[in-house]
Amino acid sequence: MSKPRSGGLRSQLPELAILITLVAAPIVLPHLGFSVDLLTRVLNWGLFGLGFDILFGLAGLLSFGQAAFYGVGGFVTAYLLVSGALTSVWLALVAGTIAAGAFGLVVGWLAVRRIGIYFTMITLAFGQMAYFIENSPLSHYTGGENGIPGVPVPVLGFGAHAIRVSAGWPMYVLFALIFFGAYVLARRIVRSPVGAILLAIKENTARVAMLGHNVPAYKLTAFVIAALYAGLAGGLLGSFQSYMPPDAFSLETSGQLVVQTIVGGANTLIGPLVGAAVWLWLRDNLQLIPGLTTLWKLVLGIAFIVLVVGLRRGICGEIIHWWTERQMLGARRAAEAVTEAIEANGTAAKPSRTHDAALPLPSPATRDSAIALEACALARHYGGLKAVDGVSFKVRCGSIHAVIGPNGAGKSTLFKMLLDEVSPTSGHVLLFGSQVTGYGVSRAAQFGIAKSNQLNQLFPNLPVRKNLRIAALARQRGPLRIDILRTADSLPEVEAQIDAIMALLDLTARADTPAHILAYGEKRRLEIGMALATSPKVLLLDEPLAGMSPSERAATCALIRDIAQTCTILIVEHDLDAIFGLAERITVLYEGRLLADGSADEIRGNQQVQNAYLGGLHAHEPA
Ligand SMILES: Nc1ncnc2c1ncn2[C@@H]1O[C@H](COP(=O)(O)OP(=O)(O)OP(=O)(O)O)[C@@H](O)[C@H]1O
Repeated sequence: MSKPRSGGLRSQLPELAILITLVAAPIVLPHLGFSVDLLTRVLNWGLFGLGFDILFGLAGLLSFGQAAFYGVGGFVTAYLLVSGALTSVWLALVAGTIAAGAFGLVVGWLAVRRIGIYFTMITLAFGQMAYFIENSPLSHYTGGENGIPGVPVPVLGFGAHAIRVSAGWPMYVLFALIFFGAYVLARRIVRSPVGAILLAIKENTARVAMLGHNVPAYKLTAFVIAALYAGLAGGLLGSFQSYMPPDAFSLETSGQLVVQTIVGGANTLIGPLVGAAVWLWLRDNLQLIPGLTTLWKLVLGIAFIVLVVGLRRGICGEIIHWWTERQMLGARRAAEAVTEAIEANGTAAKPSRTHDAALPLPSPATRDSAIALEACALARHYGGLKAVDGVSFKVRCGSIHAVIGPNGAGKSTLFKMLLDEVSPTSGHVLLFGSQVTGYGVSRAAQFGIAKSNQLNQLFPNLPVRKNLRIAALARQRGPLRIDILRTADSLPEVEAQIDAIMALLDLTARADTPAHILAYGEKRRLEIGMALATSPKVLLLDEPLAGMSPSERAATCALIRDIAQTCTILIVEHDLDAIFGLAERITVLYEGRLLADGSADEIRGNQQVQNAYLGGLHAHEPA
């Protein structure tokens, strides 16, 4: 059994670097024009940005409405304290943070159902609505345009020993401690299975769903995490300034957060803090330059355009990229050389597995008469085009069953319906007698149907091991688990399964190679491996041999036979020689309809099939 791979002092280096920076900043940065007030403000933006970076940098969800949560946290905290409902600043901060998280849950629930620009537009609209509500219907509580003055500072200790955290360095120390704790938590989230899945969602959302993860729920988790961070930062802002300003809710606040994160470097966690330091320092110091008067905003804008154009990954992003490139350059060149050699020599896949090396599947398929999968009158119409038209067939448990037909016969559409990737116009699918249709693709994967796609659907920037881990985590943890405090590679069963699948696919030596560097045949094997890593009961293979050399085809056929020892296989393939060698039963589609269904011998001898599809290709062979 493989050991957990994370841990050790090396993995804690970022935390150590942050700690040193927070201690050194008050010593070094005042010489560069950073006042204590400015440093504390930067930490507040950095805290706000930690959550946003999980949402935007990690999960790829661009929100322009984060000010709504910053404002909710700030105003709830300030109101509870100023109205006398709570006397403890700490309790008020907790209440403000929870209120922001709850609001995030509501907004996120609506927003995560949309993708791309539509997601961003929804967050923008909610941000503007929150600004209006704060200024108008709720102005009695929020002070409207005046904000809430007189917000008390936090107190440490009780009774006679209580110490007020006054403005200046004590407030800096408090903010630095809170920022550090929040950073440690954010790093744990990034390194957890949840973080790994969020990153995969940014890489290839459709594949994450196809592997069995509940994508909207994970996006919502990221949204709520970002709202909680925003709420805490908003709450602290009022205490720090003794005043909760109305512009906490403004669009400018949301926009500033986005700009700071991009300038500092998205998906680095520390980027928003660095971006805020640059932004606020420039803003404060440009205004002091004699003669610049109101032009300072123009100069600030130009400075940021130069930064964004010059440093595409942001300040921290470029530094981290340069460092990792330097570290990985040798390994990457070696990996590329292997790929070139494979492409040039046509080195075949040589699956190293033997029949006695058991696949890590939960319940080996039994060769009995039970029906594993049944398509019941499946139809899919696109306008007037009947891509699939009332197709029914049964796949026996433990068999290799093929679906063949000429181009455009409806095979891929049929496969997509079996997995509920595409909803049928009519008909349904049964898996071991239970209906699969209507639950969506991720539930179908959780029921036990996996698909290797005709066109590779990998996570191109993730190494082979991490690609397989995203798949294996789906079966191990179910559609959703918020296990943010464990590391993604700390599940021994998952790691053992990944090792076994890499050995099976002859990819062990490529474990740390990013998927986009692999040779074509290796990518195809990884595509199959991802489906296999979900431990399916029924494995759908959509043209697994497409584009392979003859030796790779032979090796992949042997691999498919091996896999069939432990799960039912349904395969679509144009290589008929391979299909007649592999499949026990064959279903033939023609123009969306079922033309024939029978044993390989029956199909080979079927005159209708020969006329319509095979064109006499096998006519010379005995039936
Ligand atoms: N999303 C879609 N919108 C409109 N038409 C579609 C869509 N998807 C498939 N079709 C059409 O449905 C028919 C069946 O397509 P499908 O891809 O299922 O065939 P196939 O048998 O898999 O073909 P091939 O062997 O070339 O992959 C084709 O005419 C195709 O153009």
